[in-house]
Amino acid sequence: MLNQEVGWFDQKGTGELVNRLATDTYLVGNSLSQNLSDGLRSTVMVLAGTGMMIYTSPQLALISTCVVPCVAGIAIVYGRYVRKITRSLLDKLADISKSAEERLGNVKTVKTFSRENEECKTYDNLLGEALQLGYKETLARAMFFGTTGMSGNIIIISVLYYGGNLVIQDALSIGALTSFILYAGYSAISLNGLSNFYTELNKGVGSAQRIWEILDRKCLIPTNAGMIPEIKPRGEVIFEGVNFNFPARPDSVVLNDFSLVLRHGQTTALVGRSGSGKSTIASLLLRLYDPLKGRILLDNLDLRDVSPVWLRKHIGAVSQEPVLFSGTIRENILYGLNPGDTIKESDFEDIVRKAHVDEFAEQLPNGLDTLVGQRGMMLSGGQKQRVAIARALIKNPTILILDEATSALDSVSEELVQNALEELAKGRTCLTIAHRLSTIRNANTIAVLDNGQVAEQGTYDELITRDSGTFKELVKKQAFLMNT
Ligand SMILES: Nc1ncnc2c1ncn2[C@@H]1O[C@H](COP(=O)(O)OP(=O)(O)OP(=O)(O)O)[C@@H](O)[C@H]1O
Repeated sequence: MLNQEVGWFDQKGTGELVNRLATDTYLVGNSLSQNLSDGLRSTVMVLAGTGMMIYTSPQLALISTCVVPCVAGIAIVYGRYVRKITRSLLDKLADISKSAEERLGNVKTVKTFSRENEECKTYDNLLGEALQLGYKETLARAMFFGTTGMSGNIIIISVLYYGGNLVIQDALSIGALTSFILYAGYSAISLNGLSNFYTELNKGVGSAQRIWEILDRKCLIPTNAGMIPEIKPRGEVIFEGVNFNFPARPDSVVLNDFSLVLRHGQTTALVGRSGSGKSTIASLLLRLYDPLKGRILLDNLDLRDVSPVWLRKHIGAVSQEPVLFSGTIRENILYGLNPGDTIKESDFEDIVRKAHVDEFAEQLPNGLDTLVGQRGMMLSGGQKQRVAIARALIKNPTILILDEATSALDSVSEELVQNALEELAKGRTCLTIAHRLSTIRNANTIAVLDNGQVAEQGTYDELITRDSGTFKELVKKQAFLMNT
């Protein structure tokens, strides 16, 4: 199956991070916009109040501010904790939404395995974990606000005590003491506002750290880099000593010194046991990944040097399990057009006919304008494949990748679509991946993949007559399985 993961999306956790981006951005924006003005006002009030307190009675002001270092220390610890807990809470929320999305999106599978209750429990547990984190944050907030509030009260009591003594000793007038208490009161209220701001600011910082994490990630294959040749490629592809393993599984070698030539205008079929790396080769040709060693050349240009956008513009691909988007059949087919390109209605209808989409679309209430549902779930597997074939052909690609493109069709439809594909593959470089070996009988060359290399290569007739050849074995096994 063609791999849908690209570049840094392959790295564990990136999907979840992207999931979180919207929430994080909202939190940061919210925290800043709503609290910045409050924070500024409170800061000015605290500074002004403190200034007036010092002016009225430096001695009392000194007593009032002696708790400040202690409160500042608590604020630092609290700030760090809030940032940490905000990150954990956001992680948990992302897990919850990912889990719900996956389970609800595949509700048929959940029902088939009678897992409704377990899934509800799992979701409940996740919600419980998020709630616990929320409690922790609330507890920390209560302790912080309690401490700052109590400090304010200690200050007022100390001021009343020392201020009263100063009044008795005639060192301070009653008017000055009253003013001092009023200034101290205003400062305390503003300090409370400042604590609120500090809390929200730290939550925002916790979220912002996530955003930077995403923004700092480097895309391994930048979309906008590389040269854009002015002419259309001819379509001669050479895999030259390619070594490859997926970033998520560095120890599992998929391709080892793999070499293969896809001749211009010819169909090359790739066969091999499941998991031997056929789809990986298609992914490398689409430059969804770069080889670890060796090169892939298109008309003698290293794929690493050309723009991935330009490259993919000239490749049409149909995967084993094609993904459609919610929208109509027509919209899904038109999705294959290169950005900015248009197509005449007659040409569009021609492609629809050639991919045999019209056969089933005519039976649907709105024909080609019928909605396909989320991920195309309102179409059968075979119907989706036909839409995907039309989507791949609409861009008139130089290179065509057919990864089990007809595997979901019944044998009658398969033959029809297969014939149409063979017709459409003429003049293009075609890489076809097949399990059903009968479908590649007419390929110009067949490459048998084994241990990450091409073990055998030749036409169907050459390979089938080769004694003790891998291909002959595969055909024998398949024929046996089909007859039993
Ligand atoms: N994204 C991925 N990350 C890690 N390993 C992967 C990834 N995709 C595929 N693999 C592994 O790479 C190997 C080759 O997979 P690939 O899909 O190319 O096989 P295939 O020959 O096309 O199989 P099939 O005929 O069953 O579709 C397999 O062992 C598979 O488990």
